[in-house]
Amino acid sequence: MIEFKNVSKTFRLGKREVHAVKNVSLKVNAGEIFGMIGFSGAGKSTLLRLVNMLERPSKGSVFIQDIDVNSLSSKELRTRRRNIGMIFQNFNLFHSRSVAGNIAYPLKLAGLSKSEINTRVNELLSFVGLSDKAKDYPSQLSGGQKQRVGIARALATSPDILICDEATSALDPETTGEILRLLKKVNKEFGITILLITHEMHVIQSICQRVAVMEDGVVIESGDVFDVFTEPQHLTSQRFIQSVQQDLPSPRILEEWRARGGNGFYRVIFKGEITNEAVLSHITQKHKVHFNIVYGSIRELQERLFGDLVISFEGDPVAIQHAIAELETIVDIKEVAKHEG
Ligand SMILES: Nc1ncnc2c1ncn2[C@@H]1O[C@H](COP(=O)(O)OP(=O)(O)OP(=O)(O)O)[C@@H](O)[C@H]1O
Repeated sequence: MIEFKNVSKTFRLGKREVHAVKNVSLKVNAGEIFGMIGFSGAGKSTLLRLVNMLERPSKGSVFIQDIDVNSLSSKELRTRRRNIGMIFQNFNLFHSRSVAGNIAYPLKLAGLSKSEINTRVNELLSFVGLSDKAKDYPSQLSGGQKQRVGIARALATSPDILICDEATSALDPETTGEILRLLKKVNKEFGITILLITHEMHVIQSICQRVAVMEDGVVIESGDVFDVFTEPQHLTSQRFIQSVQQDLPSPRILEEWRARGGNGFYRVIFKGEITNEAVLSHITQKHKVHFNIVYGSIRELQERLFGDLVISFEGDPVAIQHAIAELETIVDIKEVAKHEG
């Protein structure tokens, strides 16, 4: 659907060159919700501008639905751009037009008749839950309602791709949840491929199936959200994930526990079905040792279970080592190092 092949984008600022995107190769599949996360300046917006064809790559190729964007004329680019809807952090609505007028705008440009426009606008208003606001103006709406209008307008010409540029960053947590649920509905009901950029990991966690983590123009990690969340390879990915889940107690708490003695702490990660099995209790009973769960959670992520627990053991030290050795064959278990937490 969208493919970057060895894409670089360099801007020239006088004599200085800014390498905004460096050799990125990435594929967004048709029908998926793909998230791109990175801190400010990582190159996310530049990648989006390459997708909606507002920028051309300095090196490499961008394919949209198997067509190399570089091969298109300016006229073809304009036509193809209509196939890509876009929503923004600050909504970008026309303040002098009513809600219905905003949604009708792209339909007018596309040359639809008045009655066709009315029918389509009413359909879209109903889809985003704003049928009673058709005649209101953007200044009369809340942030969440404005973004609903933005979504309706982006969907008006039935695009195949919807790009969301920090679409929930200006909204409170509850409204963010409503907008993310609406985007999920857009993806499910219309099969629209969604590419979203954000600096908020909870957005990725809530609706994306796959994610790419960007830093300094480079995609440092990409894959299924479940895999990146459960086994982040890169320090920056780990920092993003820690912003939504604190997987270890603070060093102070760990220190207090250690001061009370014991055989150390172990972090145990369970994935998928294995969380349903009483792995810990079976193995510890077999080796006649006890375990205490001192910290952690079992959560659902992308419709799969993921357990992240910190445990301590009680019993004969040799038996504990045997229990740990057996657990290692089934789950990911590591001693929590003194400096962690
Ligand atoms: N038109 C431009 N001319 C010169 N430099 C640019 C241009 N657009 C982006 N850059 C630079 O490229 C780098 C990447 O910027 P980009 O906006 O893509 O990052 P971002 O991850 O989207 O950050 P933010 O979330 O702050 O928008 C930055 O150093 C930025 O200053």
